[in-house]
Formats: sequence, C-alpha cells, structure tokens
Amino acid sequence: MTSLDSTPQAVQGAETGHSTQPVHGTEAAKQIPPAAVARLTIYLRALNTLLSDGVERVSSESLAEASGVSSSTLRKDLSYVGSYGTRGVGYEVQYLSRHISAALGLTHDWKVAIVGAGNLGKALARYGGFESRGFDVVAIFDADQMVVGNEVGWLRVSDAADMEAVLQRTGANMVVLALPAHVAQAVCDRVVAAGVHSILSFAPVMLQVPEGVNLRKVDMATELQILAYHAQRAQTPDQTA
Ligand SMILES: NC(=O)c1ccc[n+]([C@@H]2O[C@H](COP(=O)([O-])OP(=O)(O)OC[C@H]3O[C@@H](n4cnc5c(N)ncnc54)[C@H](O)[C@@H]3O)[C@@H](O)[C@H]2O)c1
Repeated sequence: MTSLDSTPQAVQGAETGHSTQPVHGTEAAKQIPPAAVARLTIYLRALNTLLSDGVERVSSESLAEASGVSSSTLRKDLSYVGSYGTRGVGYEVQYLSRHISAALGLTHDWKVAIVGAGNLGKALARYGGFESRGFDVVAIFDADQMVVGNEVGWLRVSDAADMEAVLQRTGANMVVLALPAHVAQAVCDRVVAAGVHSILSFAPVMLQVPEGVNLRKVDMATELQILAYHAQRAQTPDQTA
C-alpha cells in the first residue's frame, strides 16, 4: 500500500499528503505512518545497492546520507519495523533489507495487472524495472477492440470484457488503473468485486473503495504544482527579513 518507486520527491508528497488518497487495510498501513513507509522503500533501495556492492554493515549515518534523510529520521523510521542496529557496529545490511522487505509486504509474490493499454499503460507494461523489485506484470487490458490482441512487451492486450476471468487465471493481486477518469470508478468496482484489494490509480478522479481495499492515487500534476509553489517561493525575496 505504498508508492514503491519512491523518490525523495515522492516522500515529500507523502509527507504533505497531497498525492495520496487515504490508505485502508493492512497491518503495516495501520502501524507505520505513510511518510515513514515511503522512506522505508528508499532505505531498502539503498540497502540493496550496498548488498550488490558486497557491503555487509552500514552505520546509521551512512545509510541516512545515502537515503537523503537525517540520522534521527532514519532511526525513528527503523524503530517502526523494530530494528535498532547496534551502537558502534551499525546495521547488518542483509538482515535489515530482509526485515524492511517483510514489513513492507515485499516478500509476497505480487502480480500486477494494468487496465488501460494507452500511452501510460503501455509504457508501464514495457518498463523492465518492476520485476527486480518483486512486481510481476501479468496482464494488460483494454476495451478498445482495435487494441485488444496487440503485443505490449511480452504481453498481449486482453479484452477488458474478460477482466474477471483473466485476473483469476493469472492470479493478479494488484491492479493499476491507467484509464480515462469517466470509466475509472466502474472499472475499479469490477476489480474490487473480482477480489483484488490493492489498486493504484493514475486516473484524475477521486475513487471510492470499500473498507479493506488499499487504494493509492498517483497525481503527477499535483506534484508538479507543489514543485512550482516551492520554486516560486525560492525565487521570491523574503518579505519578513
Ligand atoms: N497521474 C498521472 O501522473 C498521470 C499521468 C499521465 C496520465 N494520467 C492519466 O492516466 C490515464 C491514462 O492516460 P493515457 O495517456 O494512457 O490515456 P490513453 O487515452 O492513451 O489510454 C487510455 C486507454 O484506456 C482504454 N479504456 C477506456 N475505457 C476503458 C475501459 N472501460 N476498460 C479498459 N480500457 C479502457 C482506452 O481504450 C485507452 O487505450 C488518463 O486518465 C490520464 O489522465 C495520469
């Protein structure tokens, strides 16, 4: 239930609460503040880079610096997953990586289906970086019969009319909505009724989901507006000085 391709910008969005709808559901979501969840994904990425470089231990200062946060923020965030490290010794990289992955639910087998095979849906389906982070894109749907059957990456676009059957057959447990706003709620309802309770929506519309369904909304336009606001403030001389 978190933005998994978290950049420092995404973390700012999570902190300001502008880019997300409320998160319902999982234990982790109830216990760890959303901004901390977003930062945990950044620590995980930094830890995995250290792992691939063969680094076995890391100090909180080094991990904090690699993640772009203060040491105290890092320590507080890691306390949510119950991992404190050892004074003077630091954190064991592999252990901490596994621990954060488990807390974020990344040890599960996530199978992602994309609904909408337009510009965005196709770009997401072709992106090769999800699999290495534990997300297997297993299906892509569209309602346009001119698009159904087309190849996108190694997938073939399925007919949205068959969505329930294909979701079941592929075992998809996450759905990405890359659809026009006016159809998003109806499709979202079908996805929920089909038993998929983790949904990431790019559609520029507020969606309603029942309790127990995790819904995240990606809104790049809002993020750009926030950036514009900060850029403008940085250019405006401080009137109070
Ligand atoms: N949040 C963001 O940052 C962000 C960025 C880009 C686009 N978007 C939004 O993402 C959505 C997709 O954008 P796009 O550029 O790919 O649009 P697009 O028009 O290229 O693609 C939309 C696709 O959805 C399909 N579709 C329509 N109704 C459908 C249905 N009921 N079931 C299945 N498929 C259906 C269409 O046939 C089309 O192929 C839009 O709502 C857009 O506003 C959001």
